[in-house]
Amino acid sequence: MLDVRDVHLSFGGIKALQGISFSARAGEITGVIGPNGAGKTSLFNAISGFYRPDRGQVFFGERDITALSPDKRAELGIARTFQNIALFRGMTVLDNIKLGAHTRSRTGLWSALRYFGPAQREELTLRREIEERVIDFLEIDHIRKYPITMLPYGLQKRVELGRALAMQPQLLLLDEPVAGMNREETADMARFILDVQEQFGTTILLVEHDMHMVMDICSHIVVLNFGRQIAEGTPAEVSADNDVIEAYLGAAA
Ligand SMILES: Nc1ncnc2c1ncn2[C@@H]1O[C@H](COP(=O)(O)OP(=O)(O)OP(=O)(O)O)[C@@H](O)[C@H]1O
Repeated sequence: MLDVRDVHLSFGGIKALQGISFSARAGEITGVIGPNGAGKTSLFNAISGFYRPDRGQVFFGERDITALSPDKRAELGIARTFQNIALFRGMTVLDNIKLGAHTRSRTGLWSALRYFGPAQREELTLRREIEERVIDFLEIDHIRKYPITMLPYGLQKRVELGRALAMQPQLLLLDEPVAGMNREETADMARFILDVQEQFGTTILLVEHDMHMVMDICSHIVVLNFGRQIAEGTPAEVSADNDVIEAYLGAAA
C-alpha cells in the first residue's frame, strides 16, 4: 500500500533521514518510533508531501508520489492529522468535519454543481452520510455544535481524527496522535484507531513517542535512531532487539 524506498533527507549539514525503506501493508497499522530527534517527523513529512526527499521514493500502491503536493496526495486518498492540532478553532465540530468531506469530494462536487442537478443532490447526501457516520463512530454527537475552543485536548484530537476520516482515506497518517494526552485519553484514542482499522479497513501509519501504545496496536514497527532505520518487525521482535534497547537506554541516560 505504502512503500518508502531508500529515502534520504537533510537540512543543511544535518542528515535527518539516511536510507529509510519499509512498507506499510494494506489494512494494517504500522508504527514508526524512535528517541527524540530520530527523524520521525521528517519521515512523516516526506510521506505526506511537506518535504521532498533528497533521494529515494515514496510509492502509494503502484504510483510514485514522491513529487506530488500534499493536496494531490489527499485527492488520491491519503489523509493526515497533525502533531499540533490544526483545526479551525472558532468553528464547530461539525463544520470542521465537513471540511474533511469537502476535501475528498472537491472534484466531484464541482462538476456536479456545474452540470447535474440530481448528481449534485446525490453528492450532498453522500457527504451528509459521511459526516453522520464519522460523528457516530467517534461518539461525538453530543458536542457537534460546540466550537473547538470549548473542548478538552483529547476531544480536539478526536475531532481532528474525524476530519481525516471524513475524507474516507485509504491511507491514514497519524502524527503523534496521543502526544500530550493523559492515560485515559490515550486509551480512548488507541481504541478509536483500532476501530478505524477494523471497521473501515483503513491502512494506518502512526508516528509516535508513546512506545507502549505503539506496541499495543501496531502489527509492524519501524525504529529510527539518528536518521537511520535500526530495526523493523513485529512488536515482539522490535522490543527484543538489542539495537533498539540500546537506543532507548541511551536516550534515557
Ligand atoms: N526544518 C528543519 N530544519 C533543520 N533541522 C531540522 C528540521 N527538521 C528536523 N531537523 C533536524 O533533523 C533531525 C530529525 O528531527 P525530527 O524532528 O525528524 O525527529 P523526531 O524523531 O520527530 O524528533 P521528536 O521525537 O523530538 O519530535 C533533528 O536533528 C532535527 O534537529
